Amino acid sequence: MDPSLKKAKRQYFKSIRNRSSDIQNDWSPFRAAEKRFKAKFPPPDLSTVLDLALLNPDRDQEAKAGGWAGRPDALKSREVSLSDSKTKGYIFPDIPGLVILPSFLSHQKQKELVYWSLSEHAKQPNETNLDIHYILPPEGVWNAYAATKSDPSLEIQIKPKSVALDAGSGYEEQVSGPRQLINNTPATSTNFDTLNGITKLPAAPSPTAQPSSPSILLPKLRWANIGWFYHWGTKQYDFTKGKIEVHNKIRDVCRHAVRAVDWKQVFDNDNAPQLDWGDAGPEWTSWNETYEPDAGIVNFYQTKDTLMAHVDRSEVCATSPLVSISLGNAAIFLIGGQTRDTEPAAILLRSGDVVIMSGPVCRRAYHGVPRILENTLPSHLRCSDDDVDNWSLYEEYMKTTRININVRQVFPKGFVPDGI
Ligand SMILES: O=C(O)CCC(=O)C(=O)O
Ligand SMILES: [Fe+2]
Repeated sequence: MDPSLKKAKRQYFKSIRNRSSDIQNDWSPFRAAEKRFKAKFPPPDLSTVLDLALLNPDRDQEAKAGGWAGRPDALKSREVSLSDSKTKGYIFPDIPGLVILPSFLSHQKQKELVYWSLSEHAKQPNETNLDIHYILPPEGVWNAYAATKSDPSLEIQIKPKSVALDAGSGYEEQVSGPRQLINNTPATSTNFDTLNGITKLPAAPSPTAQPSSPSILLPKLRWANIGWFYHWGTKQYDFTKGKIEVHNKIRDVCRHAVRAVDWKQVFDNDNAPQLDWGDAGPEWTSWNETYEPDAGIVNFYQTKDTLMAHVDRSEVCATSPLVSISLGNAAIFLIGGQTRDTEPAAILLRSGDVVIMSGPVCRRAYHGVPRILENTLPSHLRCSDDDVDNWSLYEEYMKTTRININVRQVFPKGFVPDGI
């Protein structure tokens, strides 16, 4: 038996022996769902997980990978046609503003975006989680790793940034202990100046980080910033660092997805609930012209990684579509309501799927990723003789990875914050 499964089994039996019967009752419905899907043992039951790939015979092979499959009808959904594409869209009467475009990206496009994420994007001037702790080479951790692979004599040691962390060292205070579930203040057009005025110190480098080779650091790559810089400590954007344009490749995919959707079918159909769009009114009517992404993140998940329940509420545009692209291994995506007390819906996201979170309800709903599904890398991301040089290196990395490109609009199109 796989040693990690053995360990998971041991931990499971130990935990049920020690569990007092009321611990579970303290978990919010969202937390309980996270726990259920995260467990390696017993493996989670996916019969309540929506799996739209099962509706497309072209995806048969993908849906069999790793033995993981959900159900095509686990969640009430409605098919909508897309304007300029052969693919379909799905909307959900219980989560107005959520749109899923299964296999929206061609196999070729998926490969291109994997290549872009690793080789072109995860390097300066875009910040990555590794930059907090290490002095990374300008080519970024992926290209340094690839160079070593082709010629071991090029192996470099990446030095830590370790500094003496005295009081007043100009870094954020380090908080030890479990991560707190602290909610940040939602950004609005009226509190924007106040939030923008808060001092945002850089995160403190780890004092224990050691000189490391690229192959040691690569599996620790967790995110690379897109566009406006995000400050994790305050969970607000730091506009003082300037703006990096969202790469055309990404902007085009996102705009294409937003324009392919007939928003009237999403927000103005017979079954759509009346939503509170605030003073701005139903902004969806002009998204074809006003949607313009300016921030985001590329998330790199190894199969053991999870993303806790959260709301993306740092953007001034509170209803504008958030476009989320899945690549590589499949994942369970949970989406609930305005608090963790709403039972979340579970959706299986596979490589090439695009999720759009939009409107006043869905855009600020709790969501998270409790599980990456092992052995679900589709065959079209495995080696083939065409295109990218040394794809086998990408394939090897992607066997245990899911990439998510999560793209947002912070400001209305054309708006430039004061003093930037
Ligand atoms: O990985 C995903 O599908 C979601 C990522 C996400 O929610 C985020 O980056 O805020
Ligand atoms: Fe998110």
